[in-house]
Amino acid sequence: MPSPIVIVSDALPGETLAVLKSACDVRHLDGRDRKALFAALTDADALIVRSGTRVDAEVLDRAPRLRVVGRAGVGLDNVDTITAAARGIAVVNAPGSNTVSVAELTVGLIVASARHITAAARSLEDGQWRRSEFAGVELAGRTLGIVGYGRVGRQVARRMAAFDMRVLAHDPYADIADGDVHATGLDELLATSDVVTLHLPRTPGTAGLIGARELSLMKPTAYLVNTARGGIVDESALTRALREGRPAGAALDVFATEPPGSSPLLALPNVVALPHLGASTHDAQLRAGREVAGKVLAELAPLLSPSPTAV
Ligand SMILES: NC(=O)c1ccc[n+]([C@@H]2O[C@H](COP(=O)([O-])OP(=O)(O)OC[C@H]3O[C@@H](n4cnc5c(N)ncnc54)[C@H](O)[C@@H]3O)[C@@H](O)[C@H]2O)c1
Ligand SMILES: O=C(O)CC[C@@H](O)C(=O)O
Repeated sequence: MPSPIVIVSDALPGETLAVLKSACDVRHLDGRDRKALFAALTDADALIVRSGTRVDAEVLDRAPRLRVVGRAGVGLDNVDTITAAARGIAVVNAPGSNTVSVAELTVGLIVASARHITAAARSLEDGQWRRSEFAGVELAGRTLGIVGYGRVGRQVARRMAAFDMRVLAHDPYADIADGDVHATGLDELLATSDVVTLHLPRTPGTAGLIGARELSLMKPTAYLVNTARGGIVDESALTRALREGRPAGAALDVFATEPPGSSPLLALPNVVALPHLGASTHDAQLRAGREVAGKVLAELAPLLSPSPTAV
């Protein structure tokens, strides 16, 4: 029996690739190269992606044999799950694999915002010693507003409560009866928080959730942190709001289009911007790779030769 063909179109850990290669014909390419992706999919049985590959209906159209799309991570906003389901293609991901990594990066961005760490470091690298301009604020006693109280939101709450922040959360679908975390409406959370952090998926219902009106509710001294998804925040509205200094700053790990090219947000002095690093730890990548490889191999089981130990 020929080995099933697995297309890997984003970076995966060596350990994951070795597991896949032990049973499958693994082919690599860059999923941003649509032409190469289309060509490779004509005889593919599985496709494994991270966030860099858009798996839309056009991609699925080119893959007549595809049984499974594996997403080595959490968010499925880059996969057309409705078309996949209609065509009987399984979609598997690794929920929880990177929760701690994203929560820890979020803590870092909250602290970096409150203490102007990146702007101050940049200024010293430029040979300047501008201590008074970079006076920050303490987090203790201030209010954190968490929008989306799922896996990451809960881990951020725990960590920031240890900084003695008062924690509010807004999530229409989650039970927020959780220790000292107080459930609020979105408007109240935006108006009362000193730091607002987003931890919800990007869906048609959440795209543009934080727009000009919502930003105008925030305190002029507040910071917005987004390690969830670009597009949940209206970037044009955010650019205008940050230029006017309300909110005071933003820390962004994600963008509506990635890479964000010449987005004006990148040029603003009150923006800390990262290239979508939330899940980029060795620990999270290993967990995501293991989980997704296991799930993809399970979907391919009917095509796999029995292993010598199994017969
Ligand atoms: N930066 C990164 O590298 C990175 C890594 C992992 C996940 N993420 C993003 O973070 C998001 C959250 O991850 P998670 O593992 O916590 O997901 P999760 O599914 O555990 O939690 C998401 C929460 O958002 C809530 N939600 C949905 N719509 C909402 C709305 N309109 N308002 C408020 N809350 C709403 C859900 O009820 C759920 O509780 C993912 O969807 C993904 O897009 C980013
Ligand atoms: O592919 C990545 O590293 C990003 C993954 C992350 O955004 C996720 O949703 O799990």
